[in-house]
Amino acid sequence: MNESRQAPHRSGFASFVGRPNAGKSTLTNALVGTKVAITSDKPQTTRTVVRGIVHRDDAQLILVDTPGLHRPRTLLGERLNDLVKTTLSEVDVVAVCFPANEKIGPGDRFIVNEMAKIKRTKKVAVATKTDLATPEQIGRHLLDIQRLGGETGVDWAEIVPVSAKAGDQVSLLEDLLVGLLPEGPQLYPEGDLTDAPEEILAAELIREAALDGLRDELPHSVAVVVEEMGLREGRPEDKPLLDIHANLYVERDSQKGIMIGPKGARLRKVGTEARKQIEALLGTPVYLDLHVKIAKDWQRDPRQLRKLGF
Ligand SMILES: Nc1nc2c(ncn2[C@@H]2O[C@H](COP(=O)(O)OP(=O)(O)OP(=O)(O)O)[C@@H](O)[C@H]2O)c(=O)[nH]1
Repeated sequence: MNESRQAPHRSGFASFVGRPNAGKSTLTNALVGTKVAITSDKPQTTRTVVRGIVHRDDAQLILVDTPGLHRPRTLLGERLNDLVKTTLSEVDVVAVCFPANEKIGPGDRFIVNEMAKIKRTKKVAVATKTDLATPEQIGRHLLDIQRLGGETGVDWAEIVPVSAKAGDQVSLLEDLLVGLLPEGPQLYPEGDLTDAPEEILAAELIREAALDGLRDELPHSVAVVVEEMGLREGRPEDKPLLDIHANLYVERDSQKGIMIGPKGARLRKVGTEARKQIEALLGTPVYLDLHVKIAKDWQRDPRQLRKLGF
């Protein structure tokens, strides 16, 4: 073997799956190093496939962030599951996340069983949130993951404990994922962090701000659509302003009231927070015009779902 020969350049797609709240988005952010996927302590806030891209001299790792696989209860749930399964059969590596501070449960088993059906894709198990578990807990957790693989017929290429919050083992995970990618050229220009359209990123950030502090039932009822987005005309080049007009959809009158808050106070706060987040991501001052609208029972209505981009 020729020792001086450089390692081949690798490129490909990886996706994190796991039950709601398993830490998928936080891990995507930790790997990409900027806020491109939405995190929240409310389950199932990730609705759109947002990709983050890790650029290295020897590789390009493209992360596809999917909603959690779960047993569908509504039409939206079914569409999401279809979307997830299509995505997963097309990526090179799937990393299944199991939070180390929680026992493996039926939800995890459901996901790993689904994984077993996707033959072509390599599978990695990630024990997430290790900063919240004792070394003994982590050890047991890793054994449980191994056993679950054996029982379901999933052959883990790696089992890795990480903490995205503490930054523990994140770069090891990156190396392992890269090692599982096929040889290939750079697929995206350097500097690209995500190819999700800016409208989708903005909508996700607005949705995240809108969900902050809400009860558990509401998150499923909230959707955001950016109707218009563009640089305001007639501004000096060094003082750009990005105009964003967005609608926040809820299913019922009562939810609209909650969203808006007394005298519009809550909506103003949501708008300010979302604007700051969008400015930080896009690097441009933003004028955000945000309205709350009712789309009755949109989760069960195919026409409404299409309109809302599902
Ligand atoms: N302590 C700790 N908390 C974490 C870590 N990773 C994620 N979290 C927290 O766990 C919660 C869920 O994290 P997310 O990254 O949004 O989880 P997700 O799997 O993308 O969630 P869904 O979008 O609901 O599927 C958030 O409150 C995170 O801050 C970690 O390594 N350590």
